Amino acid sequence: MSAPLIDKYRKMASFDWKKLKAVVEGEEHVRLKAEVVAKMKSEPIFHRDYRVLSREEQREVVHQRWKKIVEWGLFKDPYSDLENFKALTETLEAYDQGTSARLFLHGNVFGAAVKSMGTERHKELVEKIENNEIVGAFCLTEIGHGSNTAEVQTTATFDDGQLVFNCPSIGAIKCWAGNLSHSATHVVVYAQLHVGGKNEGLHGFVIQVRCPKTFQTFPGITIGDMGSKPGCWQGVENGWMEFKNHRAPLSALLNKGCDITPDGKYVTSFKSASEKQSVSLGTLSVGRLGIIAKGMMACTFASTIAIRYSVARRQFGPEKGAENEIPVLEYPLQQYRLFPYLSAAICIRIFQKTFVEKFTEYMMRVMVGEKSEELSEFSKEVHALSSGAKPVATWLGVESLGEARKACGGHGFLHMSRLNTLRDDNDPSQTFEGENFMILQQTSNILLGKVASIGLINTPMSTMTFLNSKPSKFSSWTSDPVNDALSAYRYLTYHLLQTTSSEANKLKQSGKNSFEVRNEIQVHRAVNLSIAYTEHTMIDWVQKFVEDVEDVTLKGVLQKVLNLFSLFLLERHLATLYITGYASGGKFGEELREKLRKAVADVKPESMALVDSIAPDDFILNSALGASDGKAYDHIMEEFRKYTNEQPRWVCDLAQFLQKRSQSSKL
Ligand SMILES: Cc1cc2nc3c(=O)[nH]c(=O)nc-3n(C[C@H](O)[C@H](O)[C@H](O)COP(=O)(O)OP(=O)(O)OC[C@H]3O[C@@H](n4cnc5c(N)ncnc54)[C@H](O)[C@@H]3O)c2cc1C
Repeated sequence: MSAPLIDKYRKMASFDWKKLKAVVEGEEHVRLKAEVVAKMKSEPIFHRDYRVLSREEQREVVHQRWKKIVEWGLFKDPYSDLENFKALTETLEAYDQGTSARLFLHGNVFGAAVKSMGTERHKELVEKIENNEIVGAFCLTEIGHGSNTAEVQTTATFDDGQLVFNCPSIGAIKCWAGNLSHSATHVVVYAQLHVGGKNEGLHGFVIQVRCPKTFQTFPGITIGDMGSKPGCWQGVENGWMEFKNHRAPLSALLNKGCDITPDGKYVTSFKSASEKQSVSLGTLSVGRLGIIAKGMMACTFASTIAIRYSVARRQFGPEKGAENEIPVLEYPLQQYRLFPYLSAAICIRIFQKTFVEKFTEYMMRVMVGEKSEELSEFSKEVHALSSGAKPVATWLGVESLGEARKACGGHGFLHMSRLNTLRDDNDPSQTFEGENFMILQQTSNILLGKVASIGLINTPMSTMTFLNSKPSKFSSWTSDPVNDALSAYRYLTYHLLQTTSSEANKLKQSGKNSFEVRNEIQVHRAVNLSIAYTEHTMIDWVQKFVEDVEDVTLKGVLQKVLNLFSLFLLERHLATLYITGYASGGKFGEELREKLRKAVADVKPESMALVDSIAPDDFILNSALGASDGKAYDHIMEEFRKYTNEQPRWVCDLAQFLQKRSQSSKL
């Protein structure tokens, strides 16, 4: 019944979805992803159903899948083969974030830390990492310290030509490290380095923690598991680790820019702790760029599953009778709840792709050893934008999955819809690699640092240059809602920068110290400033991408998508726009909402083809509600039927109990 209907919706579109996919993702990327999917389909270990696995089962399949990917040689260094890396990353992330975490924590977090902070003496280890001869984990977080990394309490003390590791309190015990509970043979661990009685500050070390044959831990190291977690994270071995006088060789210190001489002298080429930190700023952005894609993927799953299901699901109609019931996608309210996330899936993808290109250019310059003021400005801008875009994208992603689940009614709650599981899978993206509210402070700090140079701001990616001129207030809407939204965002960002900065000055003058000032300007000020700056850049970069699309039909569709994305995001700032004086009276707000409703309606005929252009292969999607054939009821029933004949043992007990009750009844 529903299959022809989905095709009817597909035919409403004005464009060919395959052509759009090639333009947005790039033909090579689409081809490489299809190759990875085909390989996975051919291997039984990647086949799955909707059954909830126990923690141990989940970890075992993750291990077996990881082994296959390693054996296939699919996992490569992003700098040696970026296109393959992107295709594998996206496919695995969409398939199961638990499996991808297994690979990326070793190669891209642990491995990248050894490569970026280590030197020649770690070369042999790097080869072992690349050859997957060892398994790595990344241990920064402690029970008592997460965001405030500078204050982690684990110590590494120079003693008799060796380093001695200790956790001086419960709060200093390492935790959350993925791959650690059972698999890791090596870890990168962060500790306060003490040499000759002096604390030289936080440093990174690489140490072996287990024998790769017996998997027994080495003396002075206790490792355990963190227990149950929701979603795919059940399959990730997040562990804890306690040091008690564990001795490691001096070579454990990741010694780029610093070292300890064999006779116990600390030497460094860094002039200050902040210089040391600024070297690692760019590296920190790598993880954030990847997590922006998690937000995009969450929006992709949410809109694909809920929009396809909304065509299969028919409720109510203008006249009585089940045959007159209409697909729930026909309801403007349903469209209003779902289409913005469809637009977000496409726009965040375009934004993230553009950002990766610019970031790669930046990293190439770092890698050839360039040292210039412009490059350090580039580093700051990359850091500001990645620290803003990670929260914006991941909040949208988790929000989209919640909305999609509700928009699918009761069936959306079923495990086979995958929406709740995906929400659990994506939930921690709001916390790791910088808790969202915490890293927004990085963005606002950098923006606030620009106030003194307004008029002369010239950043390499040009994301802040608009702050040089005072933007004008709203006068009237034009025929281009994206330009109108960008004007409003420029006003909003400029004014939030001014008000946040003047509030900071007032607080300073009233005698508050810089710590108090930074905290007191966050609510309604610095947080909103970071979000407005980031969303302005996202819309601006997608607009530039759309301008460059040559095919007129595809350009038209993308314009509709961007109109909706811009107005959807802007509407969330309506109150602040009025408060900051951008507009007065009801006209601006009324018209913004009217334009938003129109943008939603404009996307409606294109929506099913847009979904096809972003949807992962059914094998990856794995949702009874969201399959591409539109036969949601058939898939739901296929799954239901699996549970008809199983009679659990306790049913006998129930029968006996009921019998006993009836025997004792007075009736
Ligand atoms: C699934 C998962 C996997 C992880 N994997 C790893 C891993 O492999 N290796 C690793 O080292 N770590 C890992 N982590 C840990 C992660 O990096 C930390 O959870 C993260 O850095 C946040 O630290 P925290 O949990 O200690 O939160 P805290 O820093 O304690 O923050 C808690 C809350 O306090 C508030 N807060 C704190 N400071 C401020 C402030 N200045 N202003 C306003 N509000 C504030 C915020 O609301 C914040 O959310 C993982 C975490 C998860 C959930």
